[in-house]
Amino acid sequence: MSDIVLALENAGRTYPGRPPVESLRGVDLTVRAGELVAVVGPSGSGKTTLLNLAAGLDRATTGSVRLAGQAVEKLSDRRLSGLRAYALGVVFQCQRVAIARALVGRPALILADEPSGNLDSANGAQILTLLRDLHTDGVTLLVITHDATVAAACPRRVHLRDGRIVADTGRTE
Ligand SMILES: Nc1ncnc2c1ncn2[C@@H]1O[C@H](COP(=O)(O)OP(=O)(O)OP(=O)(O)O)[C@@H](O)[C@H]1O
Repeated sequence: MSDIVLALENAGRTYPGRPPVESLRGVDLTVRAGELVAVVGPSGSGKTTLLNLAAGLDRATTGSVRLAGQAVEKLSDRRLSGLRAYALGVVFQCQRVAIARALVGRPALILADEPSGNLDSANGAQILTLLRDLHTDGVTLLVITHDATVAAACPRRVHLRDGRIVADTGRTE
């Protein structure tokens, strides 16, 4: 469907080593336009790996990742960079200014890694308000968070454990 912004199908990422590390295994995740999705899970559960695949910063070793209708695995590095430039806003901290920058050009999807990390509670609350305002405005957001308050404020929460999705609450059908 055309309103699907991000779709991971059986996506996996194994890092070589002895033994290899399966940091993501068989993940199915669809994000539709206008959703605000929190990705939660313990340290090492694969949250950053998922974000890196969704951002096209890393490539899946199994399965498929579609971003804004394009299958990432079929794109050259150059074309993938082009897709990232117009379809994505990525926030690796969170300050309000970083989020504001990510919104420039109205990308199809904003990815945020710990947007309230290292902020005191007043500034964390501001970020939360900003995320919810963006959601109200129809911006599509996927947010990695350790912060239970941020997660609770998101209409949908994807729980990762050992590289797998173990719960997905509030999903849009
Ligand atoms: N480049 C890499 N090489 C080898 N193993 C890696 C690499 N990146 C991540 N891993 C491993 O993959 C697993 C998932 O890591 P990931 O960073 O995605 O988890 P996370 O949920 O984001 O953790 P945290 O909350 O601590 O940031 C971990 O076991 C981690 O050690």
